[in-house]
Amino acid sequence: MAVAYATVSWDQLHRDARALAESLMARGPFKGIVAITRGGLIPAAIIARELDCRLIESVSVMTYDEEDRGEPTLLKAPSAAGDGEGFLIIDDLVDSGVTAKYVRKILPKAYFASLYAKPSGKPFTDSFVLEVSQETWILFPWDTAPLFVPPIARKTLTS
Ligand SMILES: O=P(O)(O)OC[C@H]1O[C@H](OP(=O)(O)OP(=O)(O)O)[C@H](O)[C@@H]1O
Ligand SMILES: Nc1nc2[nH]cnc2c(=O)[nH]1
Ligand SMILES: [Mg+2]
Repeated sequence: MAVAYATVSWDQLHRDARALAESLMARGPFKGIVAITRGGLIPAAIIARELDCRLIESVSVMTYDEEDRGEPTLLKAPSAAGDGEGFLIIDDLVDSGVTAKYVRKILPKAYFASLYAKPSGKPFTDSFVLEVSQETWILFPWDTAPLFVPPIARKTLTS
C-alpha cells in the first residue's frame, strides 16, 4: 500500500529520460525501441529522439483492473521486435515487476530500461535512473494538473 507520493514534473521526467538515454548509449546502437503502453510511450519518444532511433514498436499489457491486480493480459504484441534481439524495451517504472517480467518473456533478447524502479521490480530491469521506496506512489505529469492552493493565512482563518 502506497503511503507517500512522489510528484514528477514534465521537466524532471524529460531530464530523467535524457539521463537514461545517455547511459544507454554504451548499450546500443539499438535496432528499435519497444514502448510498454501507456506509461512507456512518452519516455520512449524522448529516448528515441536522443538515440536517433526511428523504429518504434509498442506492447500493451494490462495487469491492473479497477483496483486489484489481475493476471497480465496481452492486448497488443510487439510483432516487429521478434524475440527482442537488438531492441530496447522502455517503461516508465517497474513496481512489483509483473509487467516487466511478462514483457521480458515475450522479448527475451531485448534490453529493458525504465526511468524509475521500486525494490521489488529492480531485478526485472537492466537499467533505471532513480529508485524509490516500495511505499511511494509516483505521480507522473500526465496524471496530475496544477491546482489552486489557498494562502496559508486564509487556510488558518477558515479552518
Ligand atoms: O511493475 P508493475 O507492478 O507491473 O507496475 C509497473 C507498471 O504499472 C504501470 O502501468 P499500468 O499497468 O498502470 O498501465 P499504464 O502504463 O497504461 O498506465 C507502469 O506504467 C508500469 O508499466
Ligand atoms: N502512476 C503510477 N502507476 C503505477 N503503477 C504501478 N506503480 C505505480 C506508481 O507508483 N505510479
Ligand atoms: Mg505501464
